[in-house]
Amino acid sequence: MISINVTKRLHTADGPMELEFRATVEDGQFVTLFGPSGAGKTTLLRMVAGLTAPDQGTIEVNGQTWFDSNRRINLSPRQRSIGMVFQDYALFPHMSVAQNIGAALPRAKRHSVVRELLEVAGLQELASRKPDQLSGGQRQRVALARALALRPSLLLLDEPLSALDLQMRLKLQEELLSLHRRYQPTTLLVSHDMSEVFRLSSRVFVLERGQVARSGSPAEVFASSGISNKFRFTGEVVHMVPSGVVSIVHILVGSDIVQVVASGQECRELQVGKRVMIASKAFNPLIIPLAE
Ligand SMILES: Nc1ncnc2c1ncn2[C@@H]1O[C@H](COP(=O)(O)OP(=O)(O)OP(=O)(O)O)[C@@H](O)[C@H]1O
Repeated sequence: MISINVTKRLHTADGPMELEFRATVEDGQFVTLFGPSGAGKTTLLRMVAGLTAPDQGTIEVNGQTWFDSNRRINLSPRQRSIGMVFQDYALFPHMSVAQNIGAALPRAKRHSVVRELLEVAGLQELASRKPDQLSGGQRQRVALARALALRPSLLLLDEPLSALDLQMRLKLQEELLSLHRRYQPTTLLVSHDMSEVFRLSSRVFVLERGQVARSGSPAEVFASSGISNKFRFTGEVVHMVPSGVVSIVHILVGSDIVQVVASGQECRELQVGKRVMIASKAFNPLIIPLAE
């Protein structure tokens, strides 16, 4: 079990902000930290990793104290049993895929662990390639395999899939889930993507200006956000075409473009690139099966 109870005063462009987080996480749970930019998600992950020190508090993992401000305990990242994957592919450029995965392993175990992870992550064919010969998705798969190599108590993922295109992101979400099912590391994921939170995690903490605004299962948390709609999508405005007193707003949802008629009032808050939610309260949707 992981118990985190930390505070830290952060210095943001809008002035000081108190980051406060208290939670216990069961072994093997997949937890997401969700929230707007600047809410403190990355800083929280860095505190758990030992890369940034909290001002006050404790972090305990499976009965071991990683941080305790009163007892002046602050284990270094190397002393903490963690695997980390960040958005930028921090692989060793001069090493092959297999060498990257095995880099932190003791020599005696290296061969068997690397062989297993290459197989599980579907990387056998790429074992001798260098990172610059891989696609973004392949590099993140290597980074994930490397993060799992030491069988960490805690897997820390900071938007690991956000630089990938949608199709690759969906594929890697599946792989991440199957790796999680197989090795069951307790996992903390930072994500901006609501569909990703739903697909991957069983528990979500919504951070807003350093504080936990809501927490629970993704369904509980996002259903209680004040909109009583029955269905909704999130997407991005890609085009707006004025048509008389209204506009046709083209919204990218997944890999589809959805067109929505918006009033002049609604359009004032929209521009190309804006992330939006499309929701409906009264509706009669048709469910049409798609060809596989
Ligand atoms: N060590 C630190 N000391 C003081 N302030 C910090 C420290 N690290 C980060 N901050 C500030 O805390 C704020 C929150 O940053 P953080 O990167 O944790 O947010 P985030 O929720 O991860 O945002 P994003 O989703 O954009 O990555 C930022 O304004 C940042 O400048």
